[in-house]
Amino acid sequence: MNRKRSKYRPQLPPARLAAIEALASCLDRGVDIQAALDAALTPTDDGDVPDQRDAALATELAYGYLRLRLRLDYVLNEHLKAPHKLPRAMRLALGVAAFEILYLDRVPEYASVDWCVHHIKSDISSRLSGVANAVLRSVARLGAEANRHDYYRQDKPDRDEFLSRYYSCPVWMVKLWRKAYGERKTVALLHASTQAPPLGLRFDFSRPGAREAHRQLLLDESCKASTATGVALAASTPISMAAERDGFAVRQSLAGQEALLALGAENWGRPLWDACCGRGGKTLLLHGLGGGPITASDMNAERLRGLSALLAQRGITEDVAVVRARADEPAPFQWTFPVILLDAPCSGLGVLSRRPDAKYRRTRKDVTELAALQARILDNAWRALEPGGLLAYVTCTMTPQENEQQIDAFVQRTSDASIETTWRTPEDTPLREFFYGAALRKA
Ligand SMILES: C[S@@+](CC[C@H](N)C(=O)[O-])C[C@H]1O[C@@H](n2cnc3c(N)ncnc32)[C@H](O)[C@@H]1O
Repeated sequence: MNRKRSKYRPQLPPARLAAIEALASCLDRGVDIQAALDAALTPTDDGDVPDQRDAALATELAYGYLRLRLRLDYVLNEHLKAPHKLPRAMRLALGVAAFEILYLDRVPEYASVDWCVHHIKSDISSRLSGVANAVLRSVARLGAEANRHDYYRQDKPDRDEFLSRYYSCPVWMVKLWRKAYGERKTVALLHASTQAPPLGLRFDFSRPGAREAHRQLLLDESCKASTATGVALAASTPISMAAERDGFAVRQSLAGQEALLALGAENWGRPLWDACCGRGGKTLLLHGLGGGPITASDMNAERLRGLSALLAQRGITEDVAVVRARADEPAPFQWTFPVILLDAPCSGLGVLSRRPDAKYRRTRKDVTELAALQARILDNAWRALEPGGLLAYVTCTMTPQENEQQIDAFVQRTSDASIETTWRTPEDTPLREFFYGAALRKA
């Protein structure tokens, strides 16, 4: 559906306009950044279609800015007299322009200064355009200094505050990780969160040609890691683009695929209940590994519609049943399953590189509330597991409450449960994403 063009149109080139619109809607109104970008890049009623290059630049700016927002704020604050008195829209525009100046080599500095100063002059306050010009020129003079640790230590902050500024993560997350995982792993998690993740692909080997594409990509120099089901690439290649176009491969985090395989997914029996299936990324991976029958359920109707559409598109009509159900309430089935997958709702702190907006949205309270929900889901799903059966619990987060402590507490209160395997993405992964998993056996 096209969107209405608002009467007021800020004086911005199309990529910057889309990035700033999307960031404002994400940071001020809580819209997920990908949804906000999709909306900002939708053609307007009067036929304005952002071209592919603008869409790519808008995406790079929006994600790049979010990954480094606190670092950029610190740099700007160093050059402003009263940063918090400036209009919010001006701070956002300055942040995006500063990101371009410091991290996008292919955009000349003068071009970034130019669009930003012009926008502030025409759309925000002509009085403040001189301030914008002076600040951005100082940022440009900083150059590589903006990546040096010492620049962020001038006022001798404590270690948590320094890590928060430099790696652009809220202090509460830094404190939680340092306490739970120690210094080395914390820095690995923080560093990964500032970088774009590689492109993860999962192959559909039922398609003739998919095996060959997988084999070729394993040998490609852009291949950073692989599993039996997929690859992670530094960037798209002609082969990967053709594989996506021809339906041999779909985008899916390789770290998530790795976690399922580490829990033995290749050997799981059937029937299987995927109780938090979402749009079915893991449902389809499991279907590819061992077929059905699979019951896929979730509480979110829109995600289930997405899964049903995918199944229809792939011609999978018989052996995946899609059911709307909550997993934290008694299962709507009269029977039990030998295998259950809980790809649990979680705080997502292991995948901040892919979803950097979560850094500014999540709170410590969310972690506690999600851990309580996960505990209810585990207890409920366990009742639907047959004796001798296997329950696989997976999260894409890095908090002990939702991972190790969750599983330890479950095994303590459940006399017929034992831990068979656990998995944590290694801290030196090239994937920049971190998953946790545990396979639990019922006596
Ligand atoms: C990590 S996501 C699942 C991703 C999915 N398995 C995939 O591979 O694409 C967690 C899912 O849990 C669902 N969810 C949250 N609370 C739930 C509940 N109480 N019962 C069932 N599903 C729930 C969310 O709608 C979301 O789709």
